[in-house]
Amino acid sequence: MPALLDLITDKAGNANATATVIAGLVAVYLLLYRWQSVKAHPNEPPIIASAVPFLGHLLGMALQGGRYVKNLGLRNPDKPIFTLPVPRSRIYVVTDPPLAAAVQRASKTLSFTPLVPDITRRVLGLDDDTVAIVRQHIDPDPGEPKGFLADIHDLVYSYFGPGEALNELSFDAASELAKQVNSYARTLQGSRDGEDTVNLLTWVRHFVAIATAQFLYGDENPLALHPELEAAFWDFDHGLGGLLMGILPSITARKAYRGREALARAFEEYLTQNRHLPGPDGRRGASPIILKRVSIALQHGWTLRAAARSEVSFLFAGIVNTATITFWLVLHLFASADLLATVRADLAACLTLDESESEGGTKSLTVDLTALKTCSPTLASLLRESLRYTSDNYSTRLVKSPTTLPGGYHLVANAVVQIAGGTMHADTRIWGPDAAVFNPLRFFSTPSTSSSKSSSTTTVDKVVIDDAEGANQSATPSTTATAEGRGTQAAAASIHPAAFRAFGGGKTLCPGRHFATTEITALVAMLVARFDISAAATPSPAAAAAVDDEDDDNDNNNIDKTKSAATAARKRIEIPGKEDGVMPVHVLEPKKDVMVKVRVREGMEGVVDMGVRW
Ligand code: HEM
Repeated sequence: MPALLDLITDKAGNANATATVIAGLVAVYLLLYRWQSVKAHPNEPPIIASAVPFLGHLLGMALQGGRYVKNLGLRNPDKPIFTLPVPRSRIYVVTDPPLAAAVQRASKTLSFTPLVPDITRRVLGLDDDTVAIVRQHIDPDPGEPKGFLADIHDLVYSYFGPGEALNELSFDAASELAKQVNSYARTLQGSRDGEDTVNLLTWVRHFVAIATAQFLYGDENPLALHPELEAAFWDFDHGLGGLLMGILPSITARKAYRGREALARAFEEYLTQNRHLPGPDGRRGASPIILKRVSIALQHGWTLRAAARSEVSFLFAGIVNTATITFWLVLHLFASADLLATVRADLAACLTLDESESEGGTKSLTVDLTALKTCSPTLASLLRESLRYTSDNYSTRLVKSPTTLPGGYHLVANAVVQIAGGTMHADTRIWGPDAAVFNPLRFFSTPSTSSSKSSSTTTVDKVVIDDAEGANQSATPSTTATAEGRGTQAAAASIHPAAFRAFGGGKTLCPGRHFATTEITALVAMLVARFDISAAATPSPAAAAAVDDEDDDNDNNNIDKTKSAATAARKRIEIPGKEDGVMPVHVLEPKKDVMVKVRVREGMEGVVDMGVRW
């Protein structure tokens, strides 16, 4: 009997202990939950608490990538700025264009530069001595001595500003792209069946990566000497988020780490062997901007080995966005017969097919880069809409000292501010009810000097996007460029300038944006002029149905007959959704591979040479 009593008492004791522990845990949880909601200043932006106090938002970002904060912003439309509590700091997320502009203006106290040393240490693997140099005079006021970052900033922004240097670099870039595309077209034409099946993203990327390495770093650039580095480059790109996290990167972001190290070794070899200098044999060295970048690094005391690592980041800036956005443009064009017909008709004004020098039927094709700037308002709109639709990037700033934004929002020192591009680009209050839809003509406007007639009279296909956020959404009549269809044009014209975030803004506004625009439109012009691209695989039932619907819709109008030729194959290229579950270090990639067949376009068979002119 006593044994039984002991047992009961023990059990009761255990139950009490368990209850006490649970009650204690609940109390601690409630305490932490409330504590995360305590403002660091009475006028701090509203706090969004997380179910997992302090860590929840970081976990959300780690697991869901850019989509996490983007969706938080979209779910809290009443908060133009909000606070995410994180351990020992806070992240302020700005989703309102006028507030974003105010953040950009407050560059004295809200600055990206103090974050750079740590970011570059993680991403590029810079050593301690180099990082210490980067920290010197990091954010100088006018009149103060300039550190490495300030000198590089001045160089890059002045070099990429309108002028002779930019024109030369744009010419070199477009010429290199023309060489790459021309060489591919000739090989394709010489192949047995004249057709190639490719992954569209990989195909476009290859042109951009090889050409960029060539025009920036010359004939003996690392990618030319070590072709396997192209794969290493994309490994680095795809694991950048892991490198940024910086938790044992050689293990947790192994492929990216190895890719970066391979690139860094190759750049080191390139610099130590003076391959960046022109050779006596006529070898082209690096472009002037690269020579200047390296010399600024050495002047500030960097080793050549560290300078080599820094070039990995410039190659990255030159390739990744340009390649990925060109992919989206080519995809949308070849997925829509009308869009393609319109743009091809527009581009005719920028292309010269020269048959006069032909021997045995050979021709040369020249792209006029000056005319390209204005000849296709449809292509210009498509580029801008592709940027809006696929850029979920954040412009990031450190709060160097307490700052009050318009509206009285008080930001405490050492917190981080992020302008959420993804939220703004999806905000229906900014872009209208069709913000979630890809509307190729959203930014359509006809410049008074435009040579384009066709754009103003063309009807554009429905855009079928296989997207999780709205599977197979169709951008129906509002995407047409007919009278009914330029509906969003006026709206787009009145958008707050800080709402378009694809190139960032303020002091960190992308310096390469003008250059990239020329490069992208030139490459698109070359690809649509030289090739026909069609779906490689059987279309899904949804895509086939869309073609059928489109044919029904068009029974009663006078669509350009080139369209029926394109749809005759009854295969439509499907447009996958964008992969927004990653850290948006550049324009988002597609969720699925897009396999296509490439052929040289009828009438372009005899082209043996392709070049550009200003
Ligand atoms: C479609 C093409 C491009 C897009 C969408 C793009 C976008 C961006 C974005 C979003 C930023 C960060 C802005 C911020 O934090 O506020 C940036 C910065 C930068 N971009 Fe681009 N970019 C493109 C092409 C290029 C090209 C071709 C180059 C150079 C060859 C380039 C060079 C740079 C540099 C050097 C920075 C850093 C600026 C700084 O010092 O803060 N970009 N770009």
